[in-house]
Amino acid sequence: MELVIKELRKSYSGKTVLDALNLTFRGGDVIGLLGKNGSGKTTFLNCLIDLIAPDSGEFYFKGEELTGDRLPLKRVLGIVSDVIPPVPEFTGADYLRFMGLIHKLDDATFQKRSTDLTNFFFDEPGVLKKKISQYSTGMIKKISFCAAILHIPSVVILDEPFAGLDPIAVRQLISFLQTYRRADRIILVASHDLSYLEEIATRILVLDETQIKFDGKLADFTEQGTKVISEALFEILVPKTKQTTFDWL
Ligand SMILES: Nc1ncnc2c1ncn2[C@@H]1O[C@H](COP(=O)(O)OP(=O)(O)OP(=O)(O)O)[C@@H](O)[C@H]1O
Repeated sequence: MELVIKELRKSYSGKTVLDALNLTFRGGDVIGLLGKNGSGKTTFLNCLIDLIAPDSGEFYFKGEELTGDRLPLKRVLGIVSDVIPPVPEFTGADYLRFMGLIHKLDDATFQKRSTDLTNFFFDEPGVLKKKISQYSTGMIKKISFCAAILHIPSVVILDEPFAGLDPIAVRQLISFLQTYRRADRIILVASHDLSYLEEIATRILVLDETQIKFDGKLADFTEQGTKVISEALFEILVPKTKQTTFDWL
């Protein structure tokens, strides 16, 4: 199973953010998408999920070109992103039900999956009866994730999934994603939480100055574990000439 992106370009008001990106994601890949603030990670993900229109680019999923509304991909997408927040007027239970209906899950399947997911991620009694407008940041992240996974998507897109989660919830999410990874699923995670990414990513993708600066195995990025991921990223993105020594301190 492959998701292929060809010659993806996006600019805002004449300023190029993504310049002719070519990428192939394969089933089994857990891709850690890294890059400095403003390097285009969210823009890239939003182009991929059709939330914003790229200037140009082609998308192929399982060998077929995606045109128009890209429905074959959208049906199997699970997305957690601040740009698509859960409906605040809904209770957690309503929101899960809503997503279950969108994905046409039968009642028994919906009940089983939503109960298992919410039992795993939530402790607070009655949380599903609360309106999402009354949820904390971490609770919103967790309900968004539960809703995104209900239909067992084969392409999971997570934009900063760890931000706002407490350390317990982070461990739960990491363990869930490690279990979720399979040969017929792609997981793409944009995150600045490098130590967490290190635990799940099999492949690292670094965006910088409109281009892919690195695309390869996590082991190659960290030089077989001799470097931590943040060290490797720093060396790629910060030229030696810019590494200030502060010899006056
Ligand atoms: N709607 C928009 N209009 C104009 N420029 C935009 C818009 N959205 C993003 N940009 C610009 O595109 C560039 C990439 O932004 P993007 O949000 O994709 O970066 P990012 O890598 O996700 O950043 P961060 O790590 O800070 O979340 C930035 O220069 C940003 O200012």
